[in-house]
Amino acid sequence: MSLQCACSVEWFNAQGIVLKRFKSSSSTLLMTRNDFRDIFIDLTADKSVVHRFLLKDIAVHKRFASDGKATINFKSDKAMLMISNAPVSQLADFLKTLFIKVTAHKDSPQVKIRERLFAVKRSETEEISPINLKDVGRVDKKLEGPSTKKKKLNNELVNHDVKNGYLINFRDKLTNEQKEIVDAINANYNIFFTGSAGTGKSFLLRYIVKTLPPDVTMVTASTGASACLIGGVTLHSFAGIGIGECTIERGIEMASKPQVAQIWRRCKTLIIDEISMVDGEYFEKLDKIAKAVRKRDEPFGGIKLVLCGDFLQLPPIKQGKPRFCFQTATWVQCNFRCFNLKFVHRQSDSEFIKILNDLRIGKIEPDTAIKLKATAFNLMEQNGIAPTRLCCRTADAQMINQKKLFELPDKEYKFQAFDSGPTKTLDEHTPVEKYFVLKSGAQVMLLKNISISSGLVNGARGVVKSFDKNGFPIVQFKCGNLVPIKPEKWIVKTPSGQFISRQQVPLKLAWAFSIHKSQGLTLDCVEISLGRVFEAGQAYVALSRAKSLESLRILDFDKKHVWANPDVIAFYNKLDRMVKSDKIYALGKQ
Ligand SMILES: Nc1ncnc2c1ncn2[C@@H]1O[C@H](COP(=O)(O)OP(=O)(O)OP(=O)(O)O)[C@@H](O)[C@H]1O
Ligand SMILES: [Mg+2]
Repeated sequence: MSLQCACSVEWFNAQGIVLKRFKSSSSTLLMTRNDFRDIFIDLTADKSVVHRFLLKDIAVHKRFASDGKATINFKSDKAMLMISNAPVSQLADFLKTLFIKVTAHKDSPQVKIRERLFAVKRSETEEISPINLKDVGRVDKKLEGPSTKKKKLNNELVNHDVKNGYLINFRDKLTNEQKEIVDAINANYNIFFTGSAGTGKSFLLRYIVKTLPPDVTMVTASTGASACLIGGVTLHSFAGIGIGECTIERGIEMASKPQVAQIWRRCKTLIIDEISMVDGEYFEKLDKIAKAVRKRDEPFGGIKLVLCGDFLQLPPIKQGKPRFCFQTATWVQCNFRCFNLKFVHRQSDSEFIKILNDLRIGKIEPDTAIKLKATAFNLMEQNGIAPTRLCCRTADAQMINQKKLFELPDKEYKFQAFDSGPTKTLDEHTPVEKYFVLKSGAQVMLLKNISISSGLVNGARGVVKSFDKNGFPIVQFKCGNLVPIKPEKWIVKTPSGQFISRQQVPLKLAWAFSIHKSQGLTLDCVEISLGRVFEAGQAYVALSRAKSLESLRILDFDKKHVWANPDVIAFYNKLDRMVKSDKIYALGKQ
């Protein structure tokens, strides 16, 4: 079990004074065991073992493990090992193995001192074996009894199944086509992966982020809403050149300011979700800026790119004909390895999936139109929860929410966020508003995963039934639960590595949303009016938010509202041909 990370070690004397220090930005920690069954961590830097720490009498601090950091205090060695820039999933596995092996070791037969002294040959070490059922059994026994961790949630006791929990490998949750992309990223290619709505692109990105070293990986998306879904920031806030309407010379000047330049230079992998909404001209500008600031002539100054999105969904927001990233010379130079995910996870009904796949390319069979028109009669109101209206324009959605809230007769409850950090940045990078008002009867959407097993997930729809004595809303959800909703915290890591946060009740008014704001979401029940559609792909984005035909109501379906951009169709035809023939590089303008 090994871990690639940055390490810093301090050795102390009995008085706690530092005697010696060691630091390396690129080291490997390897868990080993010798013939006497002692367990160690070997710290390797520059291909040689710098130090071997005995795993006995240790304390592990893992509060910042989600940022790739942890500290191990070797009390008997009087040494402190500080780990940073470790891929989050690798670090979690490493600490999990360490916990299991050390705990299981306490129960395993110990080699007597006499045997050690009389051993004929010097004891040799080898890499420790992965966690096995015997280890887990020993740990299970230790954790049984009154100390078993139990978590109380909405009056329902959730028992953490230690055995299953320790053996779960998160990679196993990925499909084979998703795993193939992870492997290509590890093999150092520039990657573009696409796929229709709900094929798990953002799901996969969240996994990928955890496998990369956090200090040098910039996680971004074209819009704030999609950045929130992958725990990243907007591409604009990473790039540090405003919205990019400046000249290239001015852009380079802005990005050369020390704080911004430092971020560009530190970045080794740049991840961009919802790439379809990134303007081609802006993409080219970023390439030139990266080259200038990093003083390297390779595409994006040598930064590895992981791009993801569906060009048949929303295009860049710009006056006139859009220019997509794949239509630029930069795209060709990046020599992307392309992948097209096919398996749809959001919907399970094969008929609806077929309809959506047809709509995506602007194709409408006569019986499709009939089926979609028939959804206008779907009755979806349940437990007082009305479907969310998806509007073509943001102003329409805002007006509906305000009007409906105003019409409710009951008392207003106000919710003010507690922010630590600039309001503007938090507004952009968290899905929740700094200030909002609710009343009994308000239609709401949950903005955090509270309990995945109970269906209380980001996007779950509900209605406010009442307020508890502290003024927090009690919400009836579509999944049947009646739950008091308490404030939650969103932590945002800014491109400079600073953490800022917003604490707020995780709800938002949900009578209506704009289609643009719904991109990337999975919604419980939606009502759509397509009369004011103004973009290619907009109708497809709206319809593909629904999980089934039954949870969808289209008020005014007309096939003239559905069309796909012919340039994008041509791009995808070529992509599919190339993926099939395994020529998956350099796709773009040639
Ligand atoms: N391998 C998987 N196993 C189980 N569920 C998955 C898997 N991949 C994705 N999902 C689920 O499928 C749903 C859609 O995934 P996701 O939002 O990542 O799709 P997407 O391709 O990003 O869609 P969009 O194009 O609309 O942004 C989510 O609820 C996600 O949790
Ligand atoms: Mg997505």
